Amino acid sequence: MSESTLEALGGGAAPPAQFGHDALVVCDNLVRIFQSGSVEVQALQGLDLLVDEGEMVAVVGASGSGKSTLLAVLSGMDAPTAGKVRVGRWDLMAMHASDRVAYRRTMVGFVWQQTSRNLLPYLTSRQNVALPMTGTPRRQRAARAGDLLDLVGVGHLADRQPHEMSGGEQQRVAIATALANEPQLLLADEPTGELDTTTAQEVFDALRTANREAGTTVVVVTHDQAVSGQVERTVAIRDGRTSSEVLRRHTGGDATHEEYAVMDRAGRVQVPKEYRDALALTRRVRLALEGDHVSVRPDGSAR
Ligand SMILES: Nc1ncnc2c1ncn2[C@@H]1O[C@H](COP(=O)(O)OP(=O)(O)OP(=O)(O)O)[C@@H](O)[C@H]1O
Repeated sequence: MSESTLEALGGGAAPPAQFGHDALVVCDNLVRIFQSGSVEVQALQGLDLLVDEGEMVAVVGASGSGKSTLLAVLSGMDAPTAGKVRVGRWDLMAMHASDRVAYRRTMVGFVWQQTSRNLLPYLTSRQNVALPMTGTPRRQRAARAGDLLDLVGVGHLADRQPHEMSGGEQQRVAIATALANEPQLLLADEPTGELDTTTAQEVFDALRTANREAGTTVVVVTHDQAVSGQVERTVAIRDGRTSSEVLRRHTGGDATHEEYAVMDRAGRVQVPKEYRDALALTRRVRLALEGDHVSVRPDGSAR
């Protein structure tokens, strides 16, 4: 590495602020190990993730990459094995059982993939949405439930029970239910997994409405790589770590997508397999600071 380039770039900058100090969601080197019998499964292997207040972020990744585990941790249903995780003022590593109940009641809303898991079958939409409300006086709950159903476009289904609605309509009622206590964070685990493309689009639109109009920060897990066209930021998880991010930017009315690798706090970056294969990058590589970028070369190549 060139000392002169480092000097020219002003190497001795001020120490960085605490990781994610102004983010709503901070996952810092998160580890979750499951023990089943003598077998240990590392579902999260040092995952870093920051989500700012007001963002809508999609989390994608292959089956088994750790997406649901991450959401279970953020929802307060599961506790990580190591690392740090904070949502707003809540330190999820240090939470007692009673805090966990308050956290889940006031700070987060959750939408599951299985429509049947989100709603009680013998209640109407309005009753389902009103049921979890704690901060709203009893006599105002039905009206507020109606407003939330209107927000996600299913106000006309307020008096129907789940079995009288399509899967997509049920998921939109589920989103209204998750918003009942005005959570700062809405988590959705494959909310469109059981739906066809058109209906999935309506559910995504409802999540976007929750994000834009109710100001709720949204983290949505999905298998569907095409969602990066629907959200500003898509985070890919591979092997229990965040490996890349796609950002959608608007330039002159057009949306462009740019893919970034994610560098962890120790400076580690995962080089994609196709790049490693193309240049035969194996165990040892040469790094060089080149003014405005860092190059990675195979061991033994000429500088
Ligand atoms: N309770 C558990 N006990 C043991 N292993 C578990 C448990 N929960 C998850 N795992 C394992 O942890 C890894 C990550 O699982 P996770 O469900 O988070 O992945 P995922 O990305 O959500 O997958 P999918 O898209 O299939 O839902 C997998 O190898 C899984 O088998």
